[in-house]
Amino acid sequence: MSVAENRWLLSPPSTETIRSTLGTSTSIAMPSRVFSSVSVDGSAPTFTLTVTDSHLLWATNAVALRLVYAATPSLDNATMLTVRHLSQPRATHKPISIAIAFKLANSGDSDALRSAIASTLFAPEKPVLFFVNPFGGVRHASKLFDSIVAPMMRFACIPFVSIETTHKGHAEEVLQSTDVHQYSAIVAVSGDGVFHEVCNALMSRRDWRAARKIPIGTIGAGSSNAMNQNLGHLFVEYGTLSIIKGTTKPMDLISVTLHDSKKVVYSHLNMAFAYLADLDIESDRFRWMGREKVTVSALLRLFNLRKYRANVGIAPLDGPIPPPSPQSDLNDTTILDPAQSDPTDITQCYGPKRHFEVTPLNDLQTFPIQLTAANDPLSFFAASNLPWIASDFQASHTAAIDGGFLDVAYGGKDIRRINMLSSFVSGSLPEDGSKHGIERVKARGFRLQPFGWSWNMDRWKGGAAGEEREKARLVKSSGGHVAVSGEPFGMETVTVEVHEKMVTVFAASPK
Ligand SMILES: Nc1ncnc2c1ncn2[C@@H]1O[C@H](COP(=O)(O)OP(=O)(O)OP(=O)(O)O)[C@@H](O)[C@H]1O
Repeated sequence: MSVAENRWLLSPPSTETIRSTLGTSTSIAMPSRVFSSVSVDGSAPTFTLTVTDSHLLWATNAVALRLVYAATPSLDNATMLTVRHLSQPRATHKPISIAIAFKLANSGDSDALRSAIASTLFAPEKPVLFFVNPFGGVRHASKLFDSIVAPMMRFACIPFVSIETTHKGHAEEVLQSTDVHQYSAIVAVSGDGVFHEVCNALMSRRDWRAARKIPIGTIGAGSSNAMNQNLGHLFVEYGTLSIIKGTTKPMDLISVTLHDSKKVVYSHLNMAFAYLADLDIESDRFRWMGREKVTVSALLRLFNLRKYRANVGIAPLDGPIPPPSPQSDLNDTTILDPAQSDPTDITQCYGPKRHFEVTPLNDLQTFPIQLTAANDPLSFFAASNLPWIASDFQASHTAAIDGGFLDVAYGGKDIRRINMLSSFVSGSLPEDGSKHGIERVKARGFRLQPFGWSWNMDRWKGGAAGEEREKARLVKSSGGHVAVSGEPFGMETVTVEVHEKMVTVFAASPK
């Protein structure tokens, strides 16, 4: 398509027309003659408008606007075309969404323009499935879905269905018991909890090789919304826009083998123990505060820091490379895992091969970094698969969405609470943790065997024979928390491993 500048005659539609296009809840007053010129670059499906109206300039604070999605056929006559755009994504600015109608010089241009826009969009025949969690965050997910997500999806002519979750685990139950291949994508409108359920459900299916190919996404409607920060979707509009444009990235997942429960859990964000797990799980009682719940919990727990006893073995990234997976057929989507009868598999669960779950903890070849309960206690232990563990807190500066490793940070008696406090205020744990008493290592996986916690830093004095006595002396409570992407799990031995590029996720930038 080649179209010369100023070819389009601009004629803003009536407010009534826009309302009927976008739904009754939308109220937009279009200033008359807001654009002096429109140019369309025929080779790239990007439409640049030059704005002259000072009112709109003020509103968008931008001179060049991009028409980023959707075109509807004219409501009034064959030569009208209505498009809708969002202002350029900027991290801290809520996007402004406006519908603009063009009156075209000739009716053929309408189809050309519409098909050029359509080529930039995700155009699935199968519907997108949304899980909307009305319980997450400050309980506004349903409102956000009805007022922003659903109208944008309708405008872009993308079919969708939605399920409002009624209880914890609801999304997981649905995805484990239905034919997930009837959907083009699966998106959680929630915090990280329902997105975790989506990841876990797809990877735990017998047909996980095929299920993992379905694009997944999340639109932030929880309290921490870490995933939305990691994906560049600080606003609901941007999350929806990534679905409409179909911009995706491969993402690593972690598997967490729970040795006593003989279960495997797949997740996206992190595995935390001690301080970070305590504050994450305990913050749930402050859910009504929204995102402030984490800050308040972080402060309370910092002043009552527990000292955990645990044995830990870490498999560093530069350590021995795990043997090639017998499941080298990872991409053969027709394969179903055999019925669960492999006697070497302690969990008998479906999903990708876990290399580290059967390796003894004292195998120094695989786990050369050893932290033992008999030495210093642990106050802090967090393995991040992604940089942001809340939308306003960055736990890792090296973790990446498809980095292929976990950034493991840990510390014990040297933890400096005042520096930790300043990190929480500034929203970032520094890469160099020396001032905080934290060590960092890039790892393929690790094993953690927790015993419990006490308030003091006493050293382990007994030898092997006195182990039980020492435990009784030093472990005041065998309670505590292990948290996987914010979800609580019992205090049992866990083996955690990263699985590279396991899923495809909607993200603001496909890079
Ligand atoms: N209808 C429901 N009633 C109660 N709990 C639910 C319901 N639907 C989902 N859940 C559970 O609620 C928990 C919290 O949900 P979610 O993660 O969406 O919100 P959040 O905890 O506020 O956000 P974040 O994880 O970002 O802090 C999840 O474990 C999810 O499984």
